[in-house]
Amino acid sequence: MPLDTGPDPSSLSNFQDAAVTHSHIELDVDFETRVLSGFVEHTAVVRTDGVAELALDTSQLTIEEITVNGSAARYRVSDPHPVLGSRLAVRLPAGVRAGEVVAVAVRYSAPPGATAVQWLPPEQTAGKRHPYLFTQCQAIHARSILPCQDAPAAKFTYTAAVRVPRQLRALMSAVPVEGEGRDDGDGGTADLRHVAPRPGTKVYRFRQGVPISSYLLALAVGNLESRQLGPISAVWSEPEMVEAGASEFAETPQFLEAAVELAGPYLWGRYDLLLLPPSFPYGGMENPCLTFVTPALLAGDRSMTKTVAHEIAHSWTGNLVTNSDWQHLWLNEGLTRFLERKILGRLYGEEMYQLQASIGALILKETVQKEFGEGHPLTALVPDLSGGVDPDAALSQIPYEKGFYFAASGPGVSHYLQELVGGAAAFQPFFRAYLQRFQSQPLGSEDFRAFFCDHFQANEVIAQIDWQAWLYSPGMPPVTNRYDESLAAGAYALATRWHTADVLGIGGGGPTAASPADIEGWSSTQLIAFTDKLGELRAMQPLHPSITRRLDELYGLDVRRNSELRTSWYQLCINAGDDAILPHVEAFLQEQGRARYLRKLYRALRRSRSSRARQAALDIFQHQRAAYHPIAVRLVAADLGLATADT
Ligand SMILES: CC/C=C\C/C=C\CC(O)/C=C/C=C/C=C\[C@@H](O)CCCC(=O)O
Ligand SMILES: [Zn+2]
Repeated sequence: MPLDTGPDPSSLSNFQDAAVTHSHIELDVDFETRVLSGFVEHTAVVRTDGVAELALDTSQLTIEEITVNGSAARYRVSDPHPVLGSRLAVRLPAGVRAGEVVAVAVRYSAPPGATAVQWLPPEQTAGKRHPYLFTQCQAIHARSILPCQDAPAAKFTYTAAVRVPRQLRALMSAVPVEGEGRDDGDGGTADLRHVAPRPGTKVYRFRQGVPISSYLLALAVGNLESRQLGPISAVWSEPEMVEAGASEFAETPQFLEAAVELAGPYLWGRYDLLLLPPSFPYGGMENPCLTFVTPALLAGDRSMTKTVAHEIAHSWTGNLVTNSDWQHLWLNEGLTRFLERKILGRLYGEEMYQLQASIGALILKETVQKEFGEGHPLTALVPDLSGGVDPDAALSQIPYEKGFYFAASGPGVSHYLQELVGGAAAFQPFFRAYLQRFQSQPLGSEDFRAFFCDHFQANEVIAQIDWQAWLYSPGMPPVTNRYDESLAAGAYALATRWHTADVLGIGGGGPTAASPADIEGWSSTQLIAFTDKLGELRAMQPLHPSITRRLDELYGLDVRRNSELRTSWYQLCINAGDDAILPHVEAFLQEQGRARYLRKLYRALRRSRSSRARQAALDIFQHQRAAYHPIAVRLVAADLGLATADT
């Protein structure tokens, strides 16, 4: 049966006919039962005369009661689709007219297995004394914690009241309302109005006044403290990690200032960070007002804070100017990578921008050629997600790095759109106009193309752009960019020396006169350029294990705590069949749960020429899976060829 998805292939809602513009949410968080008891009142504006129902996305929710304009309403819940969940169709008053406003209120509960939620027992937290909960709604998990129009094109403001055990604190992707956190004993408005009271609890209140898409809803509950970072920024975490977070992310206010200079006023009121427990499955998540980050960013030397620059950049690209559906994710992620690298360039110089862009090009090549293969449909900038494709399973570095590669690079070198139209001087005004134009209207790739062509209509050179190939063809981009490699040159030359030494069979010694001095004073990013380049050069024929041992002896690459570097280095060793690295890989797979690292390493282990490594993939995963996030478990299990029932 065809899926009733409307304009967004990942949503069963009908936001085009009746759009929710504001939601008031009440949630009770019960760590005993792991159930979220909820109430939501949606304010919906009718867009199509006579529309019969408001269709919402849900996943595994138990619906208890629904009212429309205060009166009991009729509703239907469709049979669940394994990826998209169930359509909740609520009957609207007969003959509603476009522009009419309707209040649709739902009382419901979300079960312990709600896909947006990870409930952590105390043992999985830094403090080991209190439980913890966090959500991850991107791409289509918001529907598992509330009935909603779970489509990026459907935007709404929200207010929320969240009740939690008295000793814990709740945070959301919103600004906390003053006077929050009152005990249930206060009665009256201090408690939830629509969810039955519970002793020993507190209520926290929030307001998000900028319209957001549902994937940006976020909640965290735990034993949380904060440290101020700047005028509108603090880092939140468990007390055991909060000082480390404050030190690692101290540059946040400078990143924010640079972003404002590049992209315009910051509209969200606050920019806070929440440093999560290790099972958080992503590097960062751009939840408005409160970016979520993995503790795998705590390198100790601020060498991984580009993720914070990235999440700050989303405050414009993604959170304000939003892809119309997940097929156009490159508009969120590619342009955010562009702004992220611009921010880094402002703070650390143009060479840093170029170094990051050059590493990005290596990542793009690895993703297209090794991870997927040139002809794979998911290597297209705009993939087809119709038919109920799971967006989580489609996620890769393609929208980030191919999107960036398409958009822009720095001055003086040959690369795409930015250089084509005359460099940053011409591209920057376009970028600002683009942000202005699409702030209130989510867009797809063809909207981007039309706006770009209109903006640069006087520039004949744009006729050269092969939009069809860039947007829809799989494989490497139709144009090869060149980047300034001043900062990468040393790293690439060293990689070439090791590659040549191995090819010529110089053996365990590596290149003549190799020594720790080769990398003296190098930043972690330069070392990543080295390992990634070596990975590229040895894509067809892995290094000899004696070479990786010698590299380890001379450079001690995992002494640095940079997890990007460790992942890249471990991949080289695993591919080489170097079993001496296995205890280090195991320790790394135990200490953090970022899905990108897990997938790279488990896949490398599984493909290794060493039978010990192949077995280790299964053993470590079996041992660790309960500690990983369910999203990561599903993806790694699929990578390892384990049946869904095993997950
Ligand atoms: C064009 C690709 C097709 C579909 C993907 C659509 C949505 C992506 C999705 O399911 C979930 C994304 C969640 C992302 C959260 C944060 C990311 O920016 C982190 C990326 C991975 C990492 O660096 O850890
Ligand atoms: Zn992003």
